[in-house]
Amino acid sequence: KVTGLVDSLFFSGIPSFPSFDKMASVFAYESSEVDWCEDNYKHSENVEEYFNTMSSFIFFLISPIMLYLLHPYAKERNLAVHLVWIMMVFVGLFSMYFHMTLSFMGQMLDELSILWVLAIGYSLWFPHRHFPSFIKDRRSFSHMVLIITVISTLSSFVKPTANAYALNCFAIHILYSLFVELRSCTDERVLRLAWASIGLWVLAISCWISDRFGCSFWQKLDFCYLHGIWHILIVVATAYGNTLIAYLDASLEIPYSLPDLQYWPQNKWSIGFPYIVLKGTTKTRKRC
Ligand SMILES: CCCCCCCC/C=C\CCCCCCCC(=O)N[C@@H](CO)[C@H](O)/C=C/CCCCCCCCCCCCC
Ligand SMILES: [Ca+2]
Ligand SMILES: [Zn+2]
Repeated sequence: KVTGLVDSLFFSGIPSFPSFDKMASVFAYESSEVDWCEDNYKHSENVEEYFNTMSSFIFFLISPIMLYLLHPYAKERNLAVHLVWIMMVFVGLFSMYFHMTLSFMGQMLDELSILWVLAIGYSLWFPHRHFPSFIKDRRSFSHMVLIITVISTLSSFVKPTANAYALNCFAIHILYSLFVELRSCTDERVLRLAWASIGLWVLAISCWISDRFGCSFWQKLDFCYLHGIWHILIVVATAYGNTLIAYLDASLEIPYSLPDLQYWPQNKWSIGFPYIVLKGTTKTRKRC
């Protein structure tokens, strides 16, 4: 009764603000419009999609490995390179939270963290010669990317179900840019890494699409784990693609450091994670 009186005295006629309940509901389980193929609450009463949640753990395993392997290149070129794999830890964290709750907040954090990783990647590595004509240098380019990313962050709330498709379009653009860069490349090792990265991405995106659109088929086979497999493949594809992009950048921007591609833990058979070793300090330019 008292609340009713206070309400009618102070708030009558005032447009209502989102209530605490409404604000809290964005954290509620299943408040996202997105629900992946894996059965909800199958393995735990607190976790919506158990395998999708657990497979996001791969981000915590691969990020420190990549931070370690890219360190010599980052030290020589720009320590901001490390931001990519530091942010990937957050992508993993938000992905876990999203699949654990299927909440709207989880979905937005998952997607927006990917958007910001892409923004950092573009600021660092987008080839200088493809900058728009009104952009003078990388600093102004990074400012432009920052403005576009802030606008995209705000517009991502307009139609949240479209966000994931928009993000996947960036992968297409990265592949196209790589194709343009590698057209004149003849180095066997670089081309092999490019094909491995593209192959992993094709496998990853096939799993993502199949989970999204072919769920009834996979349910009949009782195999609803494709989104979890996508998590694993896309992190490995990103590790491969990132090393390839960083190697092309090093060959162009710090050629005197004689960058070379190697694999950890088994370099002889090119098995494991690719990384860059800097073999020298003489000012000689390599082909790609
Ligand atoms: C010239 C630019 C260079 C940029 C290089 C850096 C690229 C790293 C970019 C992104 C990291 C990808 C992280 C994927 C996280 C997946 C989390 C997830 O599964 N989210 C789903 C919901 O759970 C959501 O539906 C997925 C949305 C689609 C994400 C699309 C990401 C684009 C990936 C780009 C990968 C490039 C691989 C390049 C291979 C040559
Ligand atoms: Ca589900
Ligand atoms: Zn996911």
